[in-house]
Amino acid sequence: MIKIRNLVKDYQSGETVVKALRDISVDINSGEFTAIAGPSGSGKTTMLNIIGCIDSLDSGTVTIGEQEVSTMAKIEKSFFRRENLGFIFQSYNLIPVLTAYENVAFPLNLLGLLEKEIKPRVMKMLKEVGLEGMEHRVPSQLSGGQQQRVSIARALIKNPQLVLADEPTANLDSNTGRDILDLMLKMNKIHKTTFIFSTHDQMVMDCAKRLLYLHDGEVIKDERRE
Ligand SMILES: Nc1ncnc2c1ncn2[C@@H]1O[C@H](COP(=O)(O)OP(=O)(O)OP(=O)(O)O)[C@@H](O)[C@H]1O
Repeated sequence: MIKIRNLVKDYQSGETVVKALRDISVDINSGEFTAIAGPSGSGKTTMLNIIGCIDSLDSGTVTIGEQEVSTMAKIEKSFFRRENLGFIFQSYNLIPVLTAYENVAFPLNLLGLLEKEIKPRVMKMLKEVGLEGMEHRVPSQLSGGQQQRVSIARALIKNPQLVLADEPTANLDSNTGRDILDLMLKMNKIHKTTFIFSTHDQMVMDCAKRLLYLHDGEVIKDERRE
């Protein structure tokens, strides 16, 4: 489903060139639950941002489904993101003045759906992520784990082909991190959504069905487990 070929990304930092990704080629199948691990600076965020059509690449190709995203113009990428991708962030990135319900409904509002179509979908999704009864709370009235649940619901509400998560458990204590990971696994199973997430956390790596280990911009290990 995701085909990455000879992906190269350099950053110019003053006089020096940082080789963030060096010739990465990898396929990720539909429905896979994949962790990208590796030391700080190994290229995890860069790889996620390129797959997520947020950053551009220097050479190589990235194809998601039938579409080669690496050659898309900025505006096409933003349409592609809106229609096909969901994002989960380390710091949740919820809109602070909107309630849990409104945060989850937001992507559907952007797609132009009517409130009568939106409401049952959002209420069902909030129930799936364990937030029934909390729909009227704003983010500051929710714990970190509950806020991450809202952001998982928001990422999945459009039924995206692919969800990308940059260090989704990094701001959570280990028990809450485990709950969030279990929720992502459950959503992966129920909705058959492909997940790709970066992590430093050994527990998260252990739960992944596939582990891509990056070092200095290269994939040095690729393990599949069932
Ligand atoms: N905008 C930028 N300008 C210059 N160098 C950058 C930029 N973004 C990332 N880099 C460099 O590219 C390399 C890969 O960075 P990246 O953020 O992808 O690593 P990471 O594995 O996600 O790290 P961390 O685990 O610390 O978040 C690092 O050497 C980093 O310093």
